[in-house]
Amino acid sequence: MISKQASKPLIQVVRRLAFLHVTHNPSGWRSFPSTSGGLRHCSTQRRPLQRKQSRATASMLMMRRVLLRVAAPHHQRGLAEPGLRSLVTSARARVQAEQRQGSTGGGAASVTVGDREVRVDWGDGSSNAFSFIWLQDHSPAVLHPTSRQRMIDTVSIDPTEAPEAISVKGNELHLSWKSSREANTPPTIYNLDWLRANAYGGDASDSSTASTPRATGAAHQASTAKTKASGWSMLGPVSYVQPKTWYGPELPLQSFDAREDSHDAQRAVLETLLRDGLVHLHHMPEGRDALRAVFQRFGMLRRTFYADDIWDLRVVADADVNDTAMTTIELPPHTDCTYHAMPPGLQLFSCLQNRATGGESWFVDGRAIYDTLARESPEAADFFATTVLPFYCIEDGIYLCAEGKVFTLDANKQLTQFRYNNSDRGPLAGMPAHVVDAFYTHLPVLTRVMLSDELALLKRVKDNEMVVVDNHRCLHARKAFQGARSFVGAYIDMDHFHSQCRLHGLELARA
Ligand SMILES: C[N+](C)(C)CCCC[C@H](N)C(=O)O
Ligand SMILES: O=C(O)CCC(=O)C(=O)O
Repeated sequence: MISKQASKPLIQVVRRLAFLHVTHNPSGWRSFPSTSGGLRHCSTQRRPLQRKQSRATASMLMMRRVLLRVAAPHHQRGLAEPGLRSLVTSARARVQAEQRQGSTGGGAASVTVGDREVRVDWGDGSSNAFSFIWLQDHSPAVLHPTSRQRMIDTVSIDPTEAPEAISVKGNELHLSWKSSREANTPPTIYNLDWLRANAYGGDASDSSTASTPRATGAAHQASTAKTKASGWSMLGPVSYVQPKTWYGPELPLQSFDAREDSHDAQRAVLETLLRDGLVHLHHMPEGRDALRAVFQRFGMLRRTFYADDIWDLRVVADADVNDTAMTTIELPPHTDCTYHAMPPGLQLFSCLQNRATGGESWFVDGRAIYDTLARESPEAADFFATTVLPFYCIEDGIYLCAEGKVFTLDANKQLTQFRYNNSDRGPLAGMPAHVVDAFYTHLPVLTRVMLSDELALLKRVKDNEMVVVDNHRCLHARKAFQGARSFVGAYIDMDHFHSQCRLHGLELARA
């Protein structure tokens, strides 16, 4: 005998079945109450798709089926149906039968169905629960076949609808829903790696992907392709990379051969950049197109008013100087594009020629600056972590202004963004006098730390070498120089850099 509570989900399922049965229009049209009270009709004619039918038609039909499935608000679904109890009994029995088959399906994972959720036991002592609505809302079957966008209105999913069948088959979890079946949409099939990587709730830490075997490059790509076909992009098992703060010369600046372009070689470069905020490459190719290809390994190049993609960094005639970078003077530690609401995430400096006397590149870890300042002058650290400062850039036809704090911190007081360039700081206008006074009190303290030898990493970048800097963390600078010195480079948005990292199985660990 099934308790009333336990049978509730199944009653909903049967009601949906009954609703569709009663309202299905014999002429092949299904009518359902529209929110406006009138009846909207959608053809449910199900002619077998003609072989010649385009992919687009197929996907449109699939989308229509998905949309039909949820078009009727669930609170209007369902009418009493005679013989309800017998239907409920047989449906529940089917779920239990599937469970037994699933739990003895030979896979390490097994499942149990509760009143509102499915618990997946990963077979290693940890488990995660997924609510019925979560399992429907994240089903690959509700994603657009090519764009993989969610095509259902989440709020129209009946949260009490239990799966009518569930089983573990190899590395997949298979679920079927009466509502899906009725809407003629495919059953739900989850890749168990994906499911575990996207678990939530109390046991999530047990199912952290750190414990999930990390796919090698090739396997990862394959699983990405496979899961992509079945819906979600498979972020797959990823390695979470902890940033490692460095103080000046102590950083062993990692250097890689730019000619190594395998998936795993690039993964090592990206991992270093995620961890250190700085990475060095040697044996960079000749020619702009070849350089562009190497730059793009780090993400899509960002267009700015400096260039559509690759910019030049070299000395120009005094009359043509639109930025002091195009001179021979020393540039103190700073981050670039502080005058943009979102400064670029990466800055790439690729050396074409360096015959100069002087001109060493100079890098400072913004994490070390914050840690040092917080230790030596907590009030200065707090001021620059809470005070919004203006930055600007005026060029021909350009007038950019943005504001931001020097230190943007996360909830654990970890630096998520450093923003400062004294050259590009705008007028301290319109702020209380005490804030202006405090700025001039604390700036010398910040500057001393930024310029300190203890935090300075000097590197003479030579011909056909490149340094890539995390522009949200690591400051860059250069010593004054005389002689021939020219670079090309590019900016890359942080989103696109992190996208490249994920495609290589890497994610920045959040403290
Ligand atoms: C690198 N590139 C030559 C494009 C621009 C150099 C100017 C950077 C600017 N002063 C800033 O700090 O944002
Ligand atoms: O010339 C250099 O090495 C650095 C130039 C610079 O700071 C910049 O382009 O933002």
